[in-house]
Amino acid sequence: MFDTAFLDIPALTGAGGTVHLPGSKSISNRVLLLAALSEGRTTVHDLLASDDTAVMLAALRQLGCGVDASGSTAVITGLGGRAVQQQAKLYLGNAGTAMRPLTAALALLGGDFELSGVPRMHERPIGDLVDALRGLGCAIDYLGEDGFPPLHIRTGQLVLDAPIRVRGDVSSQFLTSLLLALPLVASREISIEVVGELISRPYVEITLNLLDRFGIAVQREGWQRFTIPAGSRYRSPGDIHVEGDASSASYFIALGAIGAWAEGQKGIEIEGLGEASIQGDIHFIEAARQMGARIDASANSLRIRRGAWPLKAIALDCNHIPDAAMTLAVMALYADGTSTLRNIASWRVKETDRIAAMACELRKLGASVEEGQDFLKVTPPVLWQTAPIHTYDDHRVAMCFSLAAFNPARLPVRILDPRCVGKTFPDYFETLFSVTRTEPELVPVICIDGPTASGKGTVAAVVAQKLGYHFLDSGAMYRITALAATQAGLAIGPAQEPAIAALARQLPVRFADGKVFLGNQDVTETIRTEEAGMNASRVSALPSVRLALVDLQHGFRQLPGLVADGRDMGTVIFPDAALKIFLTASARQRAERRYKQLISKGISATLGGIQQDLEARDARDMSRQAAPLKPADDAALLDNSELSIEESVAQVLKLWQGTRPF
Ligand SMILES: O=C(O)C1=C[C@@H](OP(=O)(O)O)[C@@H](O)[C@H](O)C1
Ligand SMILES: C=C(OP(=O)(O)O)C(=O)O
Repeated sequence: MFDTAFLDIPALTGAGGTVHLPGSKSISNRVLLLAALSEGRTTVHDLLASDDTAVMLAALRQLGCGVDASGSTAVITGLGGRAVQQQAKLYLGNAGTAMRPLTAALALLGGDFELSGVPRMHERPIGDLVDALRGLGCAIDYLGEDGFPPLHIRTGQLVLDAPIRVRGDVSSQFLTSLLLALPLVASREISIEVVGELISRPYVEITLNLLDRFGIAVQREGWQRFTIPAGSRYRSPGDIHVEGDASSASYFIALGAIGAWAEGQKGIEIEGLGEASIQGDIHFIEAARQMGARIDASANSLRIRRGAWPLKAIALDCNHIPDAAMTLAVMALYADGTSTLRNIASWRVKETDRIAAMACELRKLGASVEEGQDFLKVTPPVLWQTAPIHTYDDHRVAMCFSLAAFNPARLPVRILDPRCVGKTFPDYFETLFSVTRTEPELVPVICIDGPTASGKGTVAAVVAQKLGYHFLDSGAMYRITALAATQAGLAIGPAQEPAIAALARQLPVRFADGKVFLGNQDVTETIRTEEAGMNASRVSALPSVRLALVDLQHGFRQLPGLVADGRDMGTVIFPDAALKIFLTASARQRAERRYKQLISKGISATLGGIQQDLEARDARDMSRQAAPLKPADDAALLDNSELSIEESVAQVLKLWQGTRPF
């Protein structure tokens, strides 16, 4: 997950590859609750691991449910119809699929519960559900504003002799919540009547489908009346699989429709979701087809390629696909005219006011947008612009705006607070980068070169982490090559030069979390020994190894960007880098830093000796024939003698921001 303040997505030029989707949020949280209300154990496979399911799992644990979750599998030992824990304060983040169904279930079970969430959750309506439950005799109080969480639930006096009435025109989750919870008290037949036009109907179909899997056969008369038969009881199916999330699929379906692909390539393939899906958002494929996407669909997979280009403008009632329809709004940027998305009033009460948010952010890119109470009209930009995209803590805003990176102006797109995708798709951007391509020169590189002990490694690693970029510690390359050669039984010297060069070209090196990996081996400490240093220096004297390492280093230039530290990054390896820094500090300062480092490790040294060594090494590095240590002509000089690491990082980031078009 990108846990950075922002993520700059370089202009993208192609898309192709296979996507494994995370599990459906709507199915995951329903299944978890149903399993909790059932008796016995349910094993949930392919469960979504995200913020929304984490709050549901935590709540179930607090209620006394057995939860054994590891990876994408969770074994739930159900409560069998009663909360073991009669008192709890539950924090439900911004998960509508946790807040609303748990409100209904706990109000019917009785006890003393407080349900709260993020500030936005306290602005999302729940009044229609509370009214329906109060009508049944449930005791629910508002702890903040009337009609909104946080809620206080107590034990009420249930009266179940009349049909329960619930409004369906603000959120379908209110009806879903009643349907999921009422079997708890269905000793007699219970009917629910929907007041007003029911929106987001396919989500109610997911509910009915899953209730059926748990032994509850709800009778439905149109979309107005739902009856839970007398004596209904939850029966765990034992094992249950969660489909891939159809709303999450919409970004990759759009990607296939937008990203040009070469003849012979397969376009975007999506596994774990297809026409047999029980999720309404699978119908997004019809909208995408209308816009020009070529989609081959099987029961459990999808293949998407670009068809019509530009895309065809669309006018669509989107009430049946409220979440995936946001993706259409961004696809509309690539259309041949004005697209209209209608009947989307519910957008205004979701993670943010999505109509206002989409209108505002689409305009930043140059689109003309007309917004109404329940519609959005998008006309593509005449002149594409770029600007930081505000994401309003809304995962879907973040995900769908990533698609703007295919803009013909080849402008990068800045997504603010990319972490918000954690609500339903924590690895969204990693997945995106795994199936998109761009020209190498569009992948930005920041080079930080400088003499030994200038702090360049530390500064570069922090800068990379703050930008969510890849990191290349080029100084470690020779050490790793030497280690790999030794492990392969090659004597380090001219006799084995071709073999070592071949090895170097393919080295499986990775820098992650301050560690260095050779394949799966953590070699962070091994390459720092005195012996490794000697071997590295011998390896670096072999010209064809140096050449091989150039290719290897170029290979680190990958989406979304790279920070490379070393001695010749800006001068030799990445001469076209967008920013080059030459980081220095006085020999005295550097010697002091090194001295402190050694002493803290219990290694004895003298300050004077270290300074002498440093100066000798500087002289050698600066006068060597191949790639001497010197600032690139276009490098910014940064003397950090008087700066802390944080201050140096801040300086680099400021210089970097100066090169960005935002
Ligand atoms: O029941 C569900 O799982 C959902 C229903 C929809 O909400 P509304 O019914 O409020 O439109 C949808 O937007 C949400 O992401 C998930
Ligand atoms: C509306 C959404 O979420 P929630 O389940 O919190 O309503 C969504 O995921 O787009």
